[in-house]
Amino acid sequence: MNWVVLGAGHWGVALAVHLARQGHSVRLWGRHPESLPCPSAGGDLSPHFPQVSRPARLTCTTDLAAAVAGCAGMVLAVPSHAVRNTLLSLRESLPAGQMVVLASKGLELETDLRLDQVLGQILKERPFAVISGPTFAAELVAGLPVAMTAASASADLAQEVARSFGNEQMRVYTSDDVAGVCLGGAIKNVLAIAAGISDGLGNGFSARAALITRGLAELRRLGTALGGRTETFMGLAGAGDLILTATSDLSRNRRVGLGLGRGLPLAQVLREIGQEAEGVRTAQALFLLAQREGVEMPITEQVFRVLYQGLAPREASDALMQRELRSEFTVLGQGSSAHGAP
Ligand SMILES: NC(=O)C1=CN([C@@H]2O[C@H](COP(=O)(O)OP(=O)(O)OC[C@H]3O[C@@H](n4cnc5c(N)ncnc54)[C@H](OP(=O)(O)O)[C@@H]3O)[C@@H](O)[C@H]2O)C=CC1
Ligand SMILES: O=C(CO)COP(=O)(O)O
Repeated sequence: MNWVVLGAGHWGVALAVHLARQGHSVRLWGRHPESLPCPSAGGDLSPHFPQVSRPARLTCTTDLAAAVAGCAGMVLAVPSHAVRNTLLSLRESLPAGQMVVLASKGLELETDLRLDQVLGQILKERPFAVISGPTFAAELVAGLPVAMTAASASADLAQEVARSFGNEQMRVYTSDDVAGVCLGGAIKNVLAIAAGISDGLGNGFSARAALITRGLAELRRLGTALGGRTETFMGLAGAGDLILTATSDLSRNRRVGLGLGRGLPLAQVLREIGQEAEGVRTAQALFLLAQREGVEMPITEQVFRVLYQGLAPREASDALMQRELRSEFTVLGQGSSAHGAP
């Protein structure tokens, strides 16, 4: 089968390589030739993964319309801020029947929309799928085992995506909870920043476990208010991805938090990471979204205040510890909010 992957960052390259290793013919599209791994003199995946050899079935192009022509499946792996414009510039040239699979994570900053909502606005009635879950690009490229979730309103499409991506290295589960899967992937990035801040401050393992658990509670609280399902937030695209990114230093979002917690300015931290850390933008959109929905998200709020209002990380940590005491879980009819105990 012919696939095109849009976005030549670490994730786009990793997914393109994964599909090519499965025997698919894959075109990788990126804006700039210098970020594409082909042609590279050494036949490797420079600049992102110079130590890994490039599969023969992987080709590269900077021509967007030519990239999608004749492909049975398309993967969108551009950063969240580029999803709308990339799709809009393709709308007229998308081949009929081409599978569309979203692999980016985040919220659209200008609208607070989930990325599946952005796709819905542009693709109208055309079905699409989302693939998400705890998987680092570097580990996928290294051939390590991973598990992900493919979600679509169309059960047939979810299964087709699971079959296309799934192999002995990648186990793909299917779901129909598109909103939940997108929210899990977006919100965990903000919570990974929080975990990084806590560790950067030297708060310790106990604090990190508490942050992950209470972070999951606020993910579920907003997620269910927006139509996602609790089991999705407890699954690979929620808890799974949150645990991964909140605990591993391979996570760019966690590293943003680590830098801030150690007292470095945000601009310096982002410059040193030099890659997308979606949680930084998402924190802003998420904070506004939670306010509009009337859902309390205390950890998200503190991350937003550190990133955008100059709050010191130690003060943010103290503010979370000094909140009013309350029941851990929602107890219906006992004074909890409609969306559960914050
Ligand atoms: N890395 C990972 O392990 C995973 C990442 N993701 C998600 O994948 C998405 C991409 O992340 P990732 O590839 O890791 O990020 P990277 O920082 O590795 O790369 C981002 C790429 O996006 C390109 N880009 C930037 N702006 C635009 C634009 N307007 N149009 C087209 N391309 C653009 C840049 O290329 P250039 O400027 O050269 O054009 C760059 O190559 C994010 O939403 C992330 O959350 C999801 C799961 C795992
Ligand atoms: O989403 C990811 C793994 O599932 C990658 O996380 P970071 O963007 O924080 O590196």
